[in-house]
Amino acid sequence: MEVVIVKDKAAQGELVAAAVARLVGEKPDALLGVATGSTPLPVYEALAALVAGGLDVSRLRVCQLDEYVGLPAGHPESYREVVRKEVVQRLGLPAGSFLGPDGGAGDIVAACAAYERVLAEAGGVDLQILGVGTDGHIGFNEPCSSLASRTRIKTLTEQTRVDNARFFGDDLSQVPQHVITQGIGTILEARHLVLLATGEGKAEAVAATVEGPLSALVPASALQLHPHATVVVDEAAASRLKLASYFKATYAHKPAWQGL
Ligand SMILES: N[C@@H]1[C@@H](O)[C@H](O)[C@@H](COP(=O)(O)O)O[C@@H]1O
Repeated sequence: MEVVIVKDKAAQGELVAAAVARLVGEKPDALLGVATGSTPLPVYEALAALVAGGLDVSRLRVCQLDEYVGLPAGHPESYREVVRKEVVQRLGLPAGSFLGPDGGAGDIVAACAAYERVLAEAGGVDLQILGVGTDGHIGFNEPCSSLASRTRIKTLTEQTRVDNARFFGDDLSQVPQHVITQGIGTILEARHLVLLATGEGKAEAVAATVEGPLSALVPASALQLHPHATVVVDEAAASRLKLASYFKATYAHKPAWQGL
């Protein structure tokens, strides 16, 4: 696992956007997995700036990581709408370039299986952007999710619902109890995983992800199993890493041709 410690959100956004631009240069119809939440927004902003500067993303495809169950179609906080607004519209991608699970389906089990098929038929995810929950979740794989799990319905922890209530007018009762999420096994099939975290509030989750034991209790620690996982964090989120100096020295001496 590579850990890159950057000075702030803007630097984080530019670094990851550059990695996406490089991918698109090599594979114009790449499938980019996008996370929601506030952490990845600087990446989408930096990517939009590259597009405004001439980066051709006309064939880029994007896919969702997870979705709330039961929000009415078009609800502004459904992840489909969030990705449409923050990524698809911002980058000017065609609507058809966008894949996601159906959180409003009558048969959720079938919707989860269908999304697994859609991802496989699309050729798999090339680069998956991930945030991390304060409890170490990735996607909506809450603690003690199977490390081999596939896309399925999950029940949110109280902590995650409290964390996400800010998107629902701070009204906890509006935050759904259930979600669909790519499983940890599904996420691990992406060719490159890029996990982002900023701020002191994520420091513990980052330390457990990077330096803790591989454990279902910390779903993000599953990145330790992946052959190409990159963790990009600011100083505050890196503040509990024992090996922070080593990670900084390694990155400082990294050959430029390697990219992320
Ligand atoms: N399902 C999403 C995750 O994909 C995201 O990583 C997490 C952290 O969000 P934030 O980046 O806003 O802290 O929030 C939600 O739970």
